[in-house]
Amino acid sequence: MYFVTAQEMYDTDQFAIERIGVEGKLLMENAGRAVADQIELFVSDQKRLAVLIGKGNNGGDGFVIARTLLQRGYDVEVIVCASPSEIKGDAAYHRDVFRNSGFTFTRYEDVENLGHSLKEKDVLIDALLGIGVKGAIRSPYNQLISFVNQFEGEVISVDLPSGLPADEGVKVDQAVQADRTVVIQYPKVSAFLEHTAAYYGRWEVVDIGLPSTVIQSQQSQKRVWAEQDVSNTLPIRDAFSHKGKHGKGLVIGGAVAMPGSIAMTSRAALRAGAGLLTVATVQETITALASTVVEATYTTLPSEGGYISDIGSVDFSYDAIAIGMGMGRHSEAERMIQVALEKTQGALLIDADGLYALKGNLSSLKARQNPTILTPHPGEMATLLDVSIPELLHQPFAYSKAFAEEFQVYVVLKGAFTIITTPQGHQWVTVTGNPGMAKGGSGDVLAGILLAMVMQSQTVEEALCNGTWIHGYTADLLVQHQHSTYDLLASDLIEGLAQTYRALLR
Ligand SMILES: NC(=O)C1=CN([C@@H]2O[C@H](COP(=O)(O)OP(=O)(O)OC[C@H]3O[C@@H](n4cnc5c(N)ncnc54)[C@H](O)[C@@H]3O)[C@@H](O)[C@H]2O)[C@@H](O)CC1
Ligand SMILES: Nc1ncnc2c1ncn2[C@@H]1O[C@H](COP(=O)(O)OP(=O)(O)O)[C@@H](O)[C@H]1O
Ligand SMILES: [K+]
Repeated sequence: MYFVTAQEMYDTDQFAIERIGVEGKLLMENAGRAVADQIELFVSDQKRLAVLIGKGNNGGDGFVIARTLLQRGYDVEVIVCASPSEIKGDAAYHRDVFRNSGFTFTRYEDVENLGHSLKEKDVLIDALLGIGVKGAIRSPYNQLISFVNQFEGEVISVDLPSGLPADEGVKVDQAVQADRTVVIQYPKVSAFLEHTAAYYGRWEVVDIGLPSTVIQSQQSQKRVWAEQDVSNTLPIRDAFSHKGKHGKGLVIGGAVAMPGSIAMTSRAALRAGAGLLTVATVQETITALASTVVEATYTTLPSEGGYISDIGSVDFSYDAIAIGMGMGRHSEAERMIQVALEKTQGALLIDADGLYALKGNLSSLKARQNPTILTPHPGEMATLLDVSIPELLHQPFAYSKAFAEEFQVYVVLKGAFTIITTPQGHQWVTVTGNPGMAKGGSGDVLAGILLAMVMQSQTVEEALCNGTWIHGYTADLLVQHQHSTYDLLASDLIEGLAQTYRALLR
C-alpha cells in the first residue's frame, strides 16, 4: 500500500481530473460515499451524529457524507463552520446538491451555541480541514479543534484529523485527536510518524478509484510492507535444497563483557533460516557461546582489553556478514569497520557499535560494489547524520532517503514504525511490533534475522522488509498469546520465530 505527501495526493487528484477526465465533483462524490459506507460499518443508525464542515474540499466531502447518511436514515445534524461565500468549487457544488436534496444545515456561530447543539450527540464527524492545512491554525478552526477535543462521544475524522499536517517536517500547531480516521485513497505520511500517528486513532483506508499512475511514476515511492507482501515474497524452500543454498553467514562482534548480543544475533540468524553460520569473536566469548549456540562454528579473533583488536585474519568470502553487535566502542573499531567495508564480498550489515565506528568511514561506503545495510536506532542514525534525535524524528523519511541515496546504502531505521530505504530512495515502512520490544537485545535479534534473510533467494529490499516485518510480528504474536509487553524478552523473539513461520507457511 502506498502512502503519500499532500503534494502527491494533489498530483494524483490532478492527474485523474486533467488526464483521465474524471471531474473533481465526481471524485468528491466517490470520496464522501466511500467514507459514509465505512462509517455505516461501525456506527449504528440509532446513534445521533453531527458533521462539522470546513471551507475547503474536506468540508465538501463532509456534505457528501452527511447527504449519504441522511438518505440512509441516520439522524445527522450538519454544522457549517465557514461563511457560504468562502465555500468554493466542488465543495460549493456539493453544498448545493445537499440543499437541493431537501436537507438543511446550521451555521457555526460560537462555541457556546455549538456546545448546545452537540450535547445530545454520540458521534462527531470531523470534516473541518484536510490535507490543505498550512501554518498556525486560525479562527474559527482553533476554537473548533479545542472544542472537538473535549467532546465526549466518538470523533471520526475524514481523511486526516483536522489541523494535523499530512507531511513530515511540519510543526503540529493544534489538531483533532480522533478516535478513528477514515483515510481517503492513500494514508498520509503523518500516519507513520512518532509525534503525529496517535492523532489518527484507529484508521482505515477507503479506495475511491484514483489511479496509482502518478505515484508509481515517482522516484520517491513510499509503501507499507504488509503480511500479503511477506506471503508473496518469502521464498518457498525447495525440497532438494541443502545448507549451502540457504546461505553461509558470518557474525563479527562481541567482547568479553558483552557475549549476549552476538549470542542473540547468531541464534536469531539460525532460527530465521541461515544455512551455515560462523561467529568470529574473542576467545572468552566463544567459550561462553559454544554451549548455547551449538549449531554455529567459531573463529577466534585477537583481543586487547577484552575487545576484538583485529579482523585481518577473517575470511570475507561469506554470502553475508553482520558486524558490530557488542563489539564495543574503542579506537580500533573504526579501522576494523574500514577493513570489513573493503573486504566483504557479499552483503555487509553494520549494526550497533559498528555504526559508531562507521562515522569516520562514511566515504568508503560509496566504493562498495555489494549491498551495505545499516540498521540504526534513532540515536545511532542521529549520530551518523550529526543532527539531534528530535530533528531526525521530525522527518525520518527525508533524512533516511537523503542518507541512503548519498552513500548508496540500505538504511533500516528502527522504531515503532521501522523505515527501510533503498539506495534508489524507495521507502517501506513496517508497522508490526509493540512496546514489549523496547528492551536491550531486540535490535541484536533483528540483525540476526536480517542476516539470514539477505541470504535467502529474495532481493535485498524484500529481505529487509520481510525480516523487519517478521521480527515485529513475532513480538505481536507472543504478546497476544504467551507474554505481555512487560515481560517479553529479546530471546523470546528468537524462540517465537517458530510460530511466525508456521503461521506464514500455513
Ligand atoms: N478533487 C479533490 O481535490 C479531492 C479532495 N478531497 C478532499 O479534499 C481535501 C483537501 O481539500 P483542500 O485542498 O480544499 O484542503 P482543506 O479541506 O484542508 O481546506 C484548506 C483550506 O483551509 C484553510 N486553511 C488552511 N490552513 C489553515 C489554518 N492553519 N487555519 C485556518 N484555515 C486554514 C485554507 O483556506 C485552505 O484553503 C482532502 O483532505 C480530501 O478530504 C477528496 O474529496 C477527494 C477529491
Ligand atoms: N514500541 C515499539 N514498537 C515496535 N517495535 C519496537 C518498539 N520499541 C522497539 N522496537 C523494535 O525493537 C528493536 C530495538 O532495537 P535497538 O534499539 O537497536 O535495540 P538493542 O539495544 O536491543 O539493540 C527495533 O527493531 C525496534 O524497531
Ligand atoms: K478532517
